[in-house]
Amino acid sequence: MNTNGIAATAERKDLLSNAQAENEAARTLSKGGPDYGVTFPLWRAAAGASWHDYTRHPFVEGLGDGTLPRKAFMRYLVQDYLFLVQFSRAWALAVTKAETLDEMRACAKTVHALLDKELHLHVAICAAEGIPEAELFSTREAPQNIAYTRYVLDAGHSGDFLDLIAALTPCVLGYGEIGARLASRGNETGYADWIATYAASGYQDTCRAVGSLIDSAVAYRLGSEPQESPRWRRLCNRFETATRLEVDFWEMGLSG
Ligand SMILES: Cc1ncc(CN)c(N)n1
Repeated sequence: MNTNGIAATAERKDLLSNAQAENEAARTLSKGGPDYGVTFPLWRAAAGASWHDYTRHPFVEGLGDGTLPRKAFMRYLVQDYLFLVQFSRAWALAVTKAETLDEMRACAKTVHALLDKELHLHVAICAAEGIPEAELFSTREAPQNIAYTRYVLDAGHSGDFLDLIAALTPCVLGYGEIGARLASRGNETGYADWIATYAASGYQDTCRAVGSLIDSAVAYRLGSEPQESPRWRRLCNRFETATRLEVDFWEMGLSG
C-alpha cells in the first residue's frame, strides 16, 4: 500500500472511532447521563452551581462548537500534560493509601490509564504542533495548575483514602461527562480528537471503574448510610473545592 493508502486507512479508522464514540455517547445520554455509581451523583449535587460552572464552562462550549481559539487550547493542553503527570502521582499515592487489594488494583489501573493512554493525546497533538515531549515536560507550571494538583496531593498526604478520592473524582468523572455530552452533539470540529478521547469506551470504562471504586470505598469505611457520617460534609467539601479548581484551570486556558 502506498503512503496515500496508509493515510486514507488511518483517516477512516479515526472517522470510525469518532463515530463509535458518538454513538456510545448518544446511548449513554438517552439513559439520562453517564452512570458512574451512586456516590458521585450525590457529591455532584452537593457541589451545586460549581459543577455546572466546570462542565459547562465557555472553554468547554468552545471545544464543542469549535470556536475555542487554538492558542487557548494549546496553552491548556501543555499545562494539562503537566497536570496529568502530577495526577498520576496522586493516583499512585492512592495505591499506598488503599486498604484492600481491590482498591490497590483499581488505583494502579488508573495510573496506567493516565500515563499510558490519556497522555498520548497530549503528546500527539503537541508533536503535530511542533512541541516535543521534552519541551512539554520542562514547561513551567501555571499557578492554577500548582494550586489544583498540590491541593489534591495534600488531601492524600494529610487525609485518608476517602479524602484523596473525593479530591480526585471531579477530574476523572467530569471529563467523562463532558466528553459524552459533546460527542452526542456530533459536531465535526477541530477538537474532535480531544472529544473522542473522553467519550471513547476506554475512558468511559475508567469512569465506571472509578465510580464503583468510590462506592465500595465509601461503604467499606462509612457503612451503608454514609450521608449520616460526620465525615460526609468534609468529603463533599473536598469534591467541591476540586471542582472549583477545575473551573480555574479552564480560566487559565482562556487567559492571556
Ligand atoms: C485539568 C484536568 N481535569 C481532568 C482531566 C481528565 N483526566 C484532565 N485531563 N485535566
